[in-house]
Amino acid sequence: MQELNIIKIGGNILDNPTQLHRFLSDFASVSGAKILVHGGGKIASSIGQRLGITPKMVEGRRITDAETLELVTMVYGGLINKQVVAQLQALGCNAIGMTGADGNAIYAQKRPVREVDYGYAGDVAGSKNINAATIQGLLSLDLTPVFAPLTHDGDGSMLNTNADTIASVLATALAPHYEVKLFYCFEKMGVLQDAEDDNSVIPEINKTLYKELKDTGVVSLGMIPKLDNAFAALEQGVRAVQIGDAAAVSRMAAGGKAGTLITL
Ligand SMILES: Nc1ncnc2c1ncn2[C@@H]1O[C@H](COP(=O)(O)OP(=O)(O)O)[C@@H](O)[C@H]1O
Ligand SMILES: CC(=O)N[C@@H](CCC(=O)OP(=O)(O)O)C(=O)O
Repeated sequence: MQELNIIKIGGNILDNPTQLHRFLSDFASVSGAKILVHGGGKIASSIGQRLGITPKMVEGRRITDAETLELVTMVYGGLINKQVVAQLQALGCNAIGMTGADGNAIYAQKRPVREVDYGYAGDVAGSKNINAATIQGLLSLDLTPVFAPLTHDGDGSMLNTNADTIASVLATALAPHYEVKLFYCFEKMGVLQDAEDDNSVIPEINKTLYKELKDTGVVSLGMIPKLDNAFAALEQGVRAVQIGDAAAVSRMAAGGKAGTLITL
């Protein structure tokens, strides 16, 4: 089976032009079929504040009212996505910008209102809601899809979907067709035993250790949904998941030891 690397890059790197350029150069040099998924929550929050839109997050997810949906569609689908695609083109990587609405790539449902109304935030119900054929078509043309964290509801509305989730559901849906490896790249060296100490990378985390790390508060905040998405991908046929430093992307994609390996 052909190999496919799916690489997610988080908001803190996107917000730092020097680190972003370095990451994109390394990403462009990764050989074979690949997909980039970007976040950008930090940039959406700061541009929103300039426009008088106060960010509201609950458990790492943005409450997306109608005005915020316009903001994130502009920032994720426009500004960030097109800047990343243009930089990749300059680096010789034939990137094509995507949201879930383009080519009906990812269909989602508005998150049901329970204690919290997340507004236009979308959940992807499973890999049946990913149009694998669209993505396979792009890859077969040697294009590199670059996904923004946006989906659509099939009824004419865009939805805001967490970028870690987009990466995980794409990996899962493509696992029957490719040998998929999923990499979560961010500003730290991996999952750390001590969040303040970059030398404390935990080399491997399985489900038992994850429970302990959660119970003792070693992992918190955005790392919890990231790890949940990592285990979900492994349980559904993704070959490997690694969480590590954006600067180590080419090493990780080449099979080298870096960051934290997630195992069941
Ligand atoms: N044990 C841990 N190791 C590393 N990061 C952790 C840990 N626990 C919590 N975090 C937090 O998780 C964040 C990464 O999640 P998130 O903000 O969603 O990342 P991304 O930049 O990929 O969107 C880190 O910036 C850090 O603040
Ligand atoms: C619904 C929801 O919360 N969507 C996220 C999408 C962006 C994202 O995930 O960005 P990072 O990867 O940089 O955090 C948000 O708007 O913040």
